[in-house]
Amino acid sequence: MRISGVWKAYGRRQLLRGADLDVPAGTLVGVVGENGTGKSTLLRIAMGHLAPDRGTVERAGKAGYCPQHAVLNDSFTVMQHLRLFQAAYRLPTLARAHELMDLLAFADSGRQRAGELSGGTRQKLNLLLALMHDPQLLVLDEPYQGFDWDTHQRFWSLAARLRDQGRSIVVVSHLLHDRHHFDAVGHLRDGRLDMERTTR
Ligand SMILES: Nc1ncnc2c1ncn2[C@@H]1O[C@H](COP(=O)(O)OP(=O)(O)OP(=O)(O)O)[C@@H](O)[C@H]1O
Repeated sequence: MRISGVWKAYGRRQLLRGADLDVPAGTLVGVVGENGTGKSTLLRIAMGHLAPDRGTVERAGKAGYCPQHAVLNDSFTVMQHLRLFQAAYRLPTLARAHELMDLLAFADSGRQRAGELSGGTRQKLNLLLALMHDPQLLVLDEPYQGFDWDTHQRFWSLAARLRDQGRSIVVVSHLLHDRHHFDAVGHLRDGRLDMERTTR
């Protein structure tokens, strides 16, 4: 994915001012920045959910988006969500979804309604729905909010494995101790991304 020269204002508030972000296949890139600097806005533009005022986004292949706030139907069970997304993604089976449920350690929550899930489990479902169709591009907005430590570690192993298999991954993160997982980190400041190579 390549984001080039993206500008975005909400009313008079100019948020993005020529932001560039390159996420080639096989890279894991972090986006960091203070609250309200426009990280989620940038990711929504990256996904095509929001139009930029100026600039372009190039994407190749299927994309998976994990929004900052899970968009779930509280009266549907976890399994009903999986079946709904299976139909939307046109998947022949739920094999990958079940693998991810095991990996994220919530395989026993299938019959629970989304409205009854704990915050961390809700977030596991949010992430699973973004990944179950094995997308080439992963756009993840604070995907591990509320995860316990084991799940947090398993998330990073999964992300590294997918990166090594050639996926493009961009993650909004607030956690300084996660920086070493990234190939590069983009600091969103004054509407632009300053890229820093990490020493991974
Ligand atoms: N649809 C909208 N209309 C008007 N203003 C908006 C809209 N969406 C976001 N904003 C404002 O734009 C600014 C950036 O929001 P955004 O969610 O992109 O920031 P962020 O960097 O992801 O923040 P955080 O770290 O708190 O998640 C905020 O001040 C927010 O209130």
